[in-house]
Amino acid sequence: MSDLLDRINSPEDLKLLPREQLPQLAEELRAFIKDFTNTTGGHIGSGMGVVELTIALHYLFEFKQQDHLIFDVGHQCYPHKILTGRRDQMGTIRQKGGLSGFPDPHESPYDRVKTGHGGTSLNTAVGMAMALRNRGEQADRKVVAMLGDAGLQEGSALEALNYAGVFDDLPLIIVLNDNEHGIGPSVGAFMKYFSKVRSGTIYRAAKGNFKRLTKMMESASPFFGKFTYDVADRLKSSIHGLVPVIAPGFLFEALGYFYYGPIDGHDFPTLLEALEDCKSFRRPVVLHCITTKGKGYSYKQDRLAYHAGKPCKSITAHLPAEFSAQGGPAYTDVFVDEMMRLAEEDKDVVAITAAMLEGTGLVKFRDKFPDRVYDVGMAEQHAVGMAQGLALAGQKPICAVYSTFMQRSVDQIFQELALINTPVVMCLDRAGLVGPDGATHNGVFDITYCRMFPNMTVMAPRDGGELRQMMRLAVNHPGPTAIRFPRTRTPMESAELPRLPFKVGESEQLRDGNHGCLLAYGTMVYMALDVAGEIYSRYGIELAVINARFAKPLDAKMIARECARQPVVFTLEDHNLAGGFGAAVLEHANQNQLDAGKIEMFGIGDVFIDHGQRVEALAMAGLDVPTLIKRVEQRLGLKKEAVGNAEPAAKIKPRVLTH
Ligand SMILES: Cc1ncc(C[n+]2csc(CCOP(=O)(O)OP(=O)(O)O)c2C)c(N)n1
Ligand SMILES: CC(=O)[C@@H](O)[C@H](O)COP(=O)(O)O
Ligand SMILES: [Mg+2]
Repeated sequence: MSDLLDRINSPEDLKLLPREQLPQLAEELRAFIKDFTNTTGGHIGSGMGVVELTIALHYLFEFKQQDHLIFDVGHQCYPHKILTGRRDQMGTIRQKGGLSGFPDPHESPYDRVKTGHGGTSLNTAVGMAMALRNRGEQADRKVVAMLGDAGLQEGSALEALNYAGVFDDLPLIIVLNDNEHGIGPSVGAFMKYFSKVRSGTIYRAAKGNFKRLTKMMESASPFFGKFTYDVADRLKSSIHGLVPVIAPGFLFEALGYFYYGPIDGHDFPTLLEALEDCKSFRRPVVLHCITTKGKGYSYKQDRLAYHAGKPCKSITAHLPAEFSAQGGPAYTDVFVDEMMRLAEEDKDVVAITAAMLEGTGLVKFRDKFPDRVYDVGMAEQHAVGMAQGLALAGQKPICAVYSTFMQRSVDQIFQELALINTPVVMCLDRAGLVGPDGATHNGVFDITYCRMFPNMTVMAPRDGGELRQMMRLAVNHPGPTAIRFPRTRTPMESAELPRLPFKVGESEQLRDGNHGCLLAYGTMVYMALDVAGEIYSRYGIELAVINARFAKPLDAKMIARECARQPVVFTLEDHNLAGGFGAAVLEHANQNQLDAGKIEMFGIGDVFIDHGQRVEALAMAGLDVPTLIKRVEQRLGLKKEAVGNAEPAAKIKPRVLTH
């Protein structure tokens, strides 16, 4: 039953509904989101929690041209997409060629920015509001930023809050969507403050009276002019200033904002009234809405499913595996398991994460070592800075952050870690192409941002067993280390690939050959083995396959040897080519008078890879086995029909280099 929703193809249609029908529309919208996400998966909880808020915003504002709406993170945008003409495409969300799971200006003029990282909405919104102010348009236009209670913890959000509070004519409305959750329950002092605010009651009664007074003055302003309006405006703020002790928003008030709330973000009359009021304020305003994440969605046992659910099998079943040996546990699970072992063995091992206890698997670690894991909230910069402190004071911090989110702390990697060689381990999960979250979440820049700084050791395991080895190596290394691993399952571990100990900078040869060398990094190693196997079975020629293990320091001897003996050295990485592993090999060749012309790099070109399942994203980037085979054939001048099928399956011939 979606009588109302079916009629809404744009916010203009929405504005035609009488207010009394909005609750029914909200119900229909929720049912619709539940229905399609049942198949597609995706960020259910955040969207379900802001249904009324989104309807109310589109009901009262005009976000196509007049006003601007910016979502923080952007994962709560499903109701917005549905109301802005994309209802019929929602079933394609997060799939190859379908709608993005985040706002995207390529999709709609209602999406002003492409986001996926949290804590960024206020910076953009402040800039937009400033532009409106500079152009003298602040009286008629507003910028609305919808920001979550966890997103507010990001340094960038706090920077914007600090900056904008001093302007008393900035047309900015910050809708603080407080649902007491990031992905899991929110953490930190803000969380405590908000829970005190939520329980406050005295203020609401006082505020009702003040509001009546200021409304009276505002309605008198047509007769008595701007002066009355200004007095009303001032009155609101000074009244708030007079009652800092009982005023729930004293923190925001003290920073120069009108604070409005807390209000029930699911109640239309309250919401509409509040937003209408906010529209009339001239100062920047914080509208504090209390909402329930995942409202209307019963998540049964799987608590996390209300943040984001997985797609149903029909969406993924037809897809091939990334490589033939795939099927072990997820890298994340191996990481956590090894964390537990390390922590058991050494009481100084501690874990840090930035609002990603669930995604990094550290919830399991917390159950066993509650005092040795620090979830610092959505605050990657602080996570790395704090890791430095822990390390300098004698502990062994392991910082588990997604590769893409760690981008927000590149300067901490530079100064706090690299510059004084601080022994912190960074475990960068979701490195490489992630799949459905798409370009904002692809972890394809970490090799670059880690290896560009002196003192860094940068590595990637070929499989779960090697991840364990690398974590052990890193935890005892005297400087900063980064280990990257992907959002996928580990390869099935094969007895044919022995697991030998190794030192920093040592590669591993897994297959010998002299028709070319596949020098692979991390998860690409098993793809390289598949490519070599297929080339052998097609042409009867052998390619060497080398697991590089380290992007820094590189295995200099191995590179010199392969550049000398091979016709071509192919580097393979699921990372952007700019500054990545292949670039490191190329730089090394250039600096050491090796034949750099023999090096061909396989990786992600100068593009952003969109959403789809991970294997599809790999294929979009040309990093699937068939495409790699084709490129090897081209470079080596092989023609399939010229040789025919030489032999069936190729045998792996492991050989570990000794130095
Ligand atoms: C910089 C950054 N760090 C971490 C994440 C992962 N992440 C996505 S949503 C989310 C929680 C967001 O919570 P909140 O801002 O309160 O919004 P809600 O989902 O509760 O509406 C986190 C930590 C991210 N997207 N960006
Ligand atoms: C919105 C956001 O950034 C996270 O929810 C992210 O989508 C998690 O992705 P994983 O499924 O890889 O943990
Ligand atoms: Mg929240």
